[in-house]
Amino acid sequence: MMIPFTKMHGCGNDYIYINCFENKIENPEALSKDISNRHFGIGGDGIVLICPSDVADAKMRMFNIDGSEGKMCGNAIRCVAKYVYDNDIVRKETLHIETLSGLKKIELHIENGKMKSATVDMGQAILEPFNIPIVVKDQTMQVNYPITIEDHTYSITPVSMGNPHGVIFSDDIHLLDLPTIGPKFEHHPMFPEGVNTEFIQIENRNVIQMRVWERGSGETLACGTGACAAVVASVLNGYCDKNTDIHVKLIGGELIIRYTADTVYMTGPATTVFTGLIDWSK
Ligand SMILES: N[C@@H](CCC[C@H](N)C(=O)O)C(=O)O
Repeated sequence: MMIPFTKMHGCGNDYIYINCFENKIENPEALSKDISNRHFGIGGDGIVLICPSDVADAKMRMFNIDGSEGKMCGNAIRCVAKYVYDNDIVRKETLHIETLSGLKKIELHIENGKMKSATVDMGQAILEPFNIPIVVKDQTMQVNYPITIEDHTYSITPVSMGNPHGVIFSDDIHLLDLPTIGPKFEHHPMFPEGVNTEFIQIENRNVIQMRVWERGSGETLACGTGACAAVVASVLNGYCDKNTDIHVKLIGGELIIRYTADTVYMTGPATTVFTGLIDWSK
């Protein structure tokens, strides 16, 4: 089966996008495992299906490299908005996109007829343990909960942005051995559905640095939901302020996050890299 695809990225968090307004994908889990491979496939952090929706302008489904489906992806949703706008599927500057964690509203920033960046209303941060989910005795919000990984006890702040995150503050995130510690957080029994783990270094009240180990995909160059979770955790820890633009410097670029009383806003770029056709069947 020949599948047309578009390779896109948001701050280096790259996915293979498939237009499901025109193509039907029967086995996205297996497709993601095969074509995300950087040596034997197209290469990417996973795949994203752009589908028709009964309740919104489009529906997004995203699959990690290991084939697991993510409920939300901040970098992918900006790319989905760019795809439908630039390809004249939905030529609107305010879009609604359906995800497994609900409808998201997106304001597109257009230059010369193409979307360059977007602001997404990511919805409220979820802090109740049962809804993240995390396994802890006390069902109230947890800030700096102790978690032991390889004889070292870290303080983790769990936050859901529609998918589970754990945020850890560190003096130097560039010294951390993520390929070793990342999987230990991801599969820790505290997180029954796994976790995306963000490692944060505070530069000042408006700028933070971040590395991420993503559930299902490993270390990626950026994570949109992770940047939102990181800012929420930074506010809860007293490092940053609500209602302020916080610049999150990721390995692959920068996102601007604003945590308000009602929601979390994420602003960032979306880039098309190339298009192609892949012959795949399973
Ligand atoms: N890269 C993403 C998040 C992708 C999903 C995540 N790995 C999960 O399984 O929850 C982002 O930009 O938010």
